[in-house]
Amino acid sequence: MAGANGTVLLLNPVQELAVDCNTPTQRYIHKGGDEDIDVSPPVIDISVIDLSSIQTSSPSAEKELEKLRTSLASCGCFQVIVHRIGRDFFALPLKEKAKWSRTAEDTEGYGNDSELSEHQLLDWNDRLYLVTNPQDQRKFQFWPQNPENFRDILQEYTEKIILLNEVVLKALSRSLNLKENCFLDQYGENPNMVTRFNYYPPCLRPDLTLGVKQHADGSAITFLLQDNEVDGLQVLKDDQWFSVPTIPNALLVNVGDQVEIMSNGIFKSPMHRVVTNPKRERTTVAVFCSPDPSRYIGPAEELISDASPRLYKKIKNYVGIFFENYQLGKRAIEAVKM
Ligand SMILES: O=C(O)CCC(=O)C(=O)O
Ligand SMILES: [Fe+2]
Repeated sequence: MAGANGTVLLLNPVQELAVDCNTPTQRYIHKGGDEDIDVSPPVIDISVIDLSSIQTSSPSAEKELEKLRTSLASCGCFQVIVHRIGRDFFALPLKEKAKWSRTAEDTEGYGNDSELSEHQLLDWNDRLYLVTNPQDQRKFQFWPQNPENFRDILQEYTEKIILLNEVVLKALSRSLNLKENCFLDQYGENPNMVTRFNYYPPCLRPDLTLGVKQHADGSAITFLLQDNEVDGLQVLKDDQWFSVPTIPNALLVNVGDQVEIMSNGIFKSPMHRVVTNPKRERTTVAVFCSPDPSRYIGPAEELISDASPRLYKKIKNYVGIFFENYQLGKRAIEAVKM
C-alpha cells in the first residue's frame, strides 16, 4: 500500500483480517507448547493504591507505602484510579487510519507487527505507537488529527502521566526506606515516554493465538489503561498465569526491567501476555516511561551489601538493549546481570 507522499506503508491490520476470515492464519497460531493457551486462569488480586495519601506524612501514608512495597515485591504491579482517554481512533475506516501509518523507515505510527523473519509468530493486535516525550522528539506526521481532539487529549494525558511517574518513583524509593529522589535522580530531567494504543479485534481461536506474546516491559514504569469491559491481560507469578481484573478507570502500574535493575531485583518486572477474545474487541493504552537513554542507571548503592550483592551492571540506553534482545527472543535483563 502506498502512503500519501509515496512512502511504502507496511499495513496489514489484524482488524481487517478479523473481518475477512473465520480462523487466524498459521502465522498467528501458537503451537508446539505443552498446552493450549488458558484464556481464563485464576484472577490475581492486585492492590489499588491511594497515591494522594502517600504524598502526606500521615500514618495512612505508611500503611499505603507498605501495601505498595508488598504488591511490587510479589507481583510487580498495582492499580490507581484515573479518567479514561479517547479510544475512537481504531473505529475509523482503514483509509483514514492509514494516513498515520508506520513506514518502512520508522517504528512509530499505526500498524501491526513488523515481519522481521518468516518464523516470527505475530501478535493479534494493531497499534498506534508514538513517542510523546521529550517533546522535541515528537513525530507529528504520525499523530492522528482524527478524532479531532486526539492530539490535545494525548498531550493532556502525557502531562498527567509525567506527574504520576514522579509520584510513583518517589513512592517506590520511600517504600524501600531510600531517599525520596533515589530512583528519580537516575532518570534525569526528562523521562522518555512512548505511548502505545493497542487494539485487539475479536479472534475465533483464543486457544491458539495471543494478543501480545509473553514479555516483560523494557521501561522503568508502565502505566496501562485497560479496556473498561473486556479483560485479556495475564501476569505470570510463581510460574502460573493469572488474569488481571479490569477495574473501570483504573490504571495498572507495573514496573519494567529498569526498576527491577534500580531496586537490585527487589521489585520484579513481571512477565505478562494478552489473550484474545472470541466475541469482543479490546482497546488499551500503555505508556512506557524510561530514564534519559544517555544516562547510566544501576542498582541503588544503598541496597547493596554483603547480604544482598549487586545483581545488575550499570548500563545506559536499556531500551536499545531491550529491543536487540527482544528480536532474538531473549530477555534483555539476563544480558545485564553481573
Ligand atoms: O494491552 C494490554 O493489556 C497489555 C499490553 C502490553 O503488555 C504492552 O503493550 O506492552
Ligand atoms: Fe507489556
